[in-house]
Amino acid sequence: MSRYVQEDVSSEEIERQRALYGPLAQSVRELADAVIRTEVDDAEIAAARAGIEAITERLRERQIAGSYGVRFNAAGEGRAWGNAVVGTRNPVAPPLKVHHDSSGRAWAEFHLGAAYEGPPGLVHGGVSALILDQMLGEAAGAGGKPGMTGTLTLRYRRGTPLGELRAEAHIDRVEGVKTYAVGHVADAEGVTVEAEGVFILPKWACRALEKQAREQQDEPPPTRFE
Ligand SMILES: CCCCCCCCCCCCCCCC(=O)SCCNC(=O)CCNC(=O)[C@H](O)C(C)(C)COP(=O)(O)OP(=O)(O)OC[C@H]1O[C@@H](n2cnc3c(N)ncnc32)[C@H](O)[C@@H]1OP(=O)(O)O
Repeated sequence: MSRYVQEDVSSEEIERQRALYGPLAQSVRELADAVIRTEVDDAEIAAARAGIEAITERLRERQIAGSYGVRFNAAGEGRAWGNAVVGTRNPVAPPLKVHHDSSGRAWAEFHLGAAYEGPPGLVHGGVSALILDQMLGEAAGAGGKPGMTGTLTLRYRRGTPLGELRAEAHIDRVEGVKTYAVGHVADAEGVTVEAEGVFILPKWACRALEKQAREQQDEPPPTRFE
């Protein structure tokens, strides 16, 4: 089942939901950090667990059937709120607030805490890959050449310390349905991880875009995601 959903939702309603769910997800991120770092006694842990389970049950009283998907409104605003890197409603996402420009550049400044650790004090290599996959994909999309990750290659130049980080990406070149993007993660001392990737507009999407272009001759497809 496609999880690209068209919803009749106003921009005001989207802002209301963002103000509601964004802080909820942030509270759960704080919780994850606290679970890793707490040193309270056993009874406190047991009480906390019971409280958390009760809250989970409350939230599950009414829920969607599967994942959040990507939802568009009539204005073409896209919401990838379940996304593992940028999702407003996803506590697993750091989350990154990604900035773009239409030349095919994307950049973000973000903080990775204890929940993203691999080697002691350092970011897990898979988390760096996760972030760079998204950033390179965002650059491709920002340049009007979105695609699914075909191949992603990483070079870990040195350990990435947990803390304040920056990621950047841009389109290197475009060959038909294939967009090649490059990027990196850096700390205050410089680049820690480099990435290159090819993002491919899948056949099914080519067909969907052609159909859309035929139906709405002048209107470009929606490409703005938050
Ligand atoms: C204003 C602001 C705007 C912002 C805007 C934001 C936009 C929003 C950002 C979202 C950012 C998300 C960033 C995360 C993105 C994921 O995480 S995607 C998830 C991970 N990737 C996947 O699951 C992909 C799984 N694979 C597939 O679906 C399919 O194999 C693919 C990759 C779509 C290709 O399938 P296909 O369409 O049938 O392509 P096919 O005809 O076989 O091949 C086309 C060409 O690609 C080449 N190719 C095929 N597969 C590969 C491969 N794996 N590697 C390299 N080349 C390949 C072929 O050789 C062929 O080349 P040519 O012969 O044309 O030279």
